[in-house]
Amino acid sequence: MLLDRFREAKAEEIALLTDMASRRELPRPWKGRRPDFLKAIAEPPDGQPVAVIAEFKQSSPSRGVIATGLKPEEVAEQYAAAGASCISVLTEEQFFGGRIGYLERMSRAGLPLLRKDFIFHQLQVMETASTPASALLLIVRLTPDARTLRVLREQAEAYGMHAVVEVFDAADLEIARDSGARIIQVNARDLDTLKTDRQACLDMAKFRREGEVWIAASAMSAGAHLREAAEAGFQAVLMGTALMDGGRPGEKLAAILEETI
Ligand SMILES: O=P(O)(O)OC[C@@H](O)[C@@H](O)c1c[nH]c2ccccc12
Repeated sequence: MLLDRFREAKAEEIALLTDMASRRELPRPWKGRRPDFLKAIAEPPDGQPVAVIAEFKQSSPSRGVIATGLKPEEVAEQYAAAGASCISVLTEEQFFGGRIGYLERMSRAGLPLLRKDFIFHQLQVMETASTPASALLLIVRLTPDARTLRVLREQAEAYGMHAVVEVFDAADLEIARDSGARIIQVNARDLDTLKTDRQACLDMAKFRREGEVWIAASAMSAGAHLREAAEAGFQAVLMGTALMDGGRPGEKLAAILEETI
């Protein structure tokens, strides 16, 4: 199962963090301002059907290499200029070509950053807190235990970050709710099979409760997809491949937002 491989890929990193913690050498928490992620996605900007979380992802298991040679700081500025509300930053190296160092480089554009990685250990939350990230991703399928999800989310919040809890189906949603999650991301791509089902993702919004903020993620590539997500009840959409493909992510985002008017 792909999620097992993702988890295994983190084992070495967690061992390293554990060793650093034992020597009291963990990096200190970021002292700078963390732009508010929840505030940025709860309300769509004027003229947009949903808030857009634009992703920086250079490769993926489903697509292989998507874009190379792009400078993270330049893409962050392009996304900010094109109307993104936040930026999702892949930091997982092996499967997605990410780097944790991208977070600081992209923070200068001033948008809230969501750290996209396979996080299921408290030391990984501490590591994220040493970066300027405003939010991090927790995946129910990776941590199918409401108590652990709650501990990790509350630890992130103690550092001034939000936790986005990712679900695929109603069973995952129940665990997310038991953990007290309020920011729910529905992934249209099953991270085990890599199959995408945008309609199933949109249908999940019927379960949204007052006070929750919901993000539709994956397989979105057109203005119509943003409008459909808004009509289904989502507050935000997360797009990656459709923007990074072709190497001009800012222009792609501007064109897609233009289609929604
Ligand atoms: O490239 P897409 O189809 O627009 O998908 C973006 C994003 O949803 C996807 O990268 C993602 C969603 N949840 C994740 C968890 C880990 C890694 C990646 C992801």
